[in-house]
Amino acid sequence: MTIYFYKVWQPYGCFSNFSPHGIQIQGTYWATVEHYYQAQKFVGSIDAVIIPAIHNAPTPEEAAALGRCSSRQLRCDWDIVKTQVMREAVLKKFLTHTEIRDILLNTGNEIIVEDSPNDYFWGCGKNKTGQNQLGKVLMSVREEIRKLVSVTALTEKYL
Ligand SMILES: Nc1nc(O)c(N)c(N[C@@H]2O[C@H](COP(=O)(O)O)[C@@H](O)[C@H]2O)n1
Repeated sequence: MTIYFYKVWQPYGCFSNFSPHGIQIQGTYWATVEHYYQAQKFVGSIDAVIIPAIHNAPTPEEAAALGRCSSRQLRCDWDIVKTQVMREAVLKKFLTHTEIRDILLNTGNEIIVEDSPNDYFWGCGKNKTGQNQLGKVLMSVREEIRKLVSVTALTEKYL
């Protein structure tokens, strides 16, 4: 059965990038994946001065609002790198927080879908025809962690 998630307070809310699970990447701590993702939009751009404000935003909603401001200039390679940026952050989140890692692994091989009514790239959009890239990232992270877990188990058994 397909697993749908969207808001943090709904079922599987820990799959949302807005969930309160911090990550450390290259020595910097980010309060949520959303903070990190929104800040990466401006790395190397003339509007990089906004990055500290995104980093320090009190909530992921405020971080997203800063990152979505259409008058600011995104880094020129954003469309090329954004999925990899997201994957790195989501992988770090589920490697860091064991309690939600288990929730992800316990989804088995079910399809995971971000049920966002207005995002046709990261989510499935209102009519479910969107690309669901965040769901795809989560499923790929689930696979990668499974492989890491089995390698670790083998290493502990034989080395
Ligand atoms: N508005 C909103 N509320 C939530 O609770 C969400 N989970 C999302 N979706 C996330 O928004 C991010 C994409 O932002 P951009 O459109 O690229 O600025 C991404 O993290 C989605 O998962 N949106």
